[in-house]
Amino acid sequence: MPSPKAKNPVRSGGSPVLGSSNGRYEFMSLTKPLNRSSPPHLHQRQGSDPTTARLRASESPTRRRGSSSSTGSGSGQGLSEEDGIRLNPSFIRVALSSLLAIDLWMSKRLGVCACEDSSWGSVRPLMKLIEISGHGIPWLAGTAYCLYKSDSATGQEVMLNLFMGLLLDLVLVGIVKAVVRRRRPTHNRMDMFATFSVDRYSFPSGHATRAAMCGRFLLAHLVLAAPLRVLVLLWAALVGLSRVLLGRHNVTDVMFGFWMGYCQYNLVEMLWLSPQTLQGLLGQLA
Ligand SMILES: CC(C)=CCC/C(C)=C/COP(=O)(O)O
Repeated sequence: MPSPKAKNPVRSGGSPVLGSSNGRYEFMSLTKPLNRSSPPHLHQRQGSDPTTARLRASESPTRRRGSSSSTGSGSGQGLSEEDGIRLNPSFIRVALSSLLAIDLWMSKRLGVCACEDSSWGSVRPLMKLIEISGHGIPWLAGTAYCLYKSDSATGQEVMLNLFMGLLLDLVLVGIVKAVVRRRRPTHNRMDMFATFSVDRYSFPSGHATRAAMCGRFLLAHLVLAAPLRVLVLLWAALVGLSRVLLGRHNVTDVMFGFWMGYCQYNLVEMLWLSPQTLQGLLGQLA
């Protein structure tokens, strides 16, 4: 039965959905109605309310400082504007290093499958299986195979864009890893298969970016029943969790990876290649 989403216009002009009655996957076109409406009270900017604005102003540190000096603290105990400017960066630095310390401590505690002797060492093979399910090679190979096998224009369009998205993900993650150069946790055993040289760095987790991007892609372009949609989300979450349990990453690497992968999907949508664009590009090459 065709999905209700199939009634939406298709960006490329191709058929939006493949029949599923014969047990095949259905694809959805990229163009779909945006349902971003939210209750009007959420649209109201915080502080636009005059009472809140007044309250904020009365609570501002500058104002408080001003009032304390006006009460005659000529002894130099009151903080000047310059003190405020000097205090803020150090406060941010302290907050960041505390966060980092919590991150390292939590990641070490959670790395319970880092090796066979670890407390959950027996679960390590399962975690490594989940790791492979989010690795770039199976995803690239699987997508290329589906692209080759697909006999509909829409299927090819979707698979081609997924393939481009996967390449884009490898490039962007490689760039961020090379710039940030955060070392992997010390308890990690570097026994991953097929890695690039930048993969000795851990920020962000490439598995997490891929899981988030591919998860969003599958949910948007495959017409899946509710249990399968839940399974996609569960898989993405498990890929992220397995990175920390295996000791490959710190928690923040995975959290940032999820966010980055989520945003990368937006980029894939923006750069969406239609068959017409592709034909034009191929025509220019020929
Ligand atoms: C060789 C290819 C095509 C991809 C490498 C995939 C890989 C090993 C990424 C590293 O992921 P983490 O940053 O999550 O450890």
